[in-house]
Amino acid sequence: MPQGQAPAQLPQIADNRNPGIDLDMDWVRAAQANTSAIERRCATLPGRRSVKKEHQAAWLLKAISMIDLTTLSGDDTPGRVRRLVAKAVQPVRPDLLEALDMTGLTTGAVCVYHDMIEPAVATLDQLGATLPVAAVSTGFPAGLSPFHLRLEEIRESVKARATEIDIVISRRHVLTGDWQALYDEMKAFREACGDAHVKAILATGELGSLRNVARASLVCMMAGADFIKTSTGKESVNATLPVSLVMIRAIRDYFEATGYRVGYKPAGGISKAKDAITYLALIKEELGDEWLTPHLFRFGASSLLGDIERQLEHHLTGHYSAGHRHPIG
Ligand SMILES: O=C[C@H](O)COP(=O)(O)O
Repeated sequence: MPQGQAPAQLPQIADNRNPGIDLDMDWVRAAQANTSAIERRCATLPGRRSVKKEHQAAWLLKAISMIDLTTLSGDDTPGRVRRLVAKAVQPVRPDLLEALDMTGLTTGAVCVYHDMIEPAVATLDQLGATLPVAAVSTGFPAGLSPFHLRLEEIRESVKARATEIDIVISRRHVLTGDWQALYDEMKAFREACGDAHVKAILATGELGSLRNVARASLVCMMAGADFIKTSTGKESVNATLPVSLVMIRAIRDYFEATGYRVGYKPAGGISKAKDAITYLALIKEELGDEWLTPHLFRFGASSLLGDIERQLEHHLTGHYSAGHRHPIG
């Protein structure tokens, strides 16, 4: 793809995602993250400017369209997944949507374990809906099962009709600075995905430093990740604003170097509408409006939708309770 040209949809698999920099690990080693500057910047995000009241509902609806509505529990059942899919297809009560003058709203995708792909796809078929089904894979969440089984798990999920695969990287490759091993692993996962889109979960809470987060982000993008994602939701520290800023700036650097737009998915612990708006503000300020689309931005979240729905209700009754002020709108 020519430099600077935007793909029409989610980035497609390319023969060469890293012209001239594929094995130039100096570029990766050069990636720095100044922790105190990152933290200072993030401290300014929540609560500094206002969202105009008339735009609040529109931004919350936009946030819904970018949720990977998730259930990733050991006690998941087909019934729970059927309900999740029904909610993803109709995420807001019809009367609320009508009052907000909106039709056809769905979440960005549903996100489940491999064994739950089948009930998810069957429910979508029954409802006549075409939402993407994302499957977590490669021994999620630890990613420590035999390598050939991790590849096989991806292939099985694609066969079961998952169109997005959320892989987990081997944290040890990052912690030991073995960038070539991380690159090779990601490339193998990318190839196993075939036409499915691949999100690389970095498990940033386990990577030790923001510098490692920046480097791991660059390596995964070079090896073909369509999205980079913060967390499995199972680490003790999941999505944070500082980690997000580092990953978003890595996406920007990578775009400036190659012309490829890689998506971003913060995941784990994002459950409040006001936090969702803070993330959208961060994306708008750092990457621009182009990234504010389900093709390039997703929230990985199991309970965010409920709070957004509550805030929309409050909005319609005149009592918006986000409590924070943001620059969007
Ligand atoms: O990828 C998505 C996360 O596992 C969801 O985490 P959450 O349950 O904290 O929203």
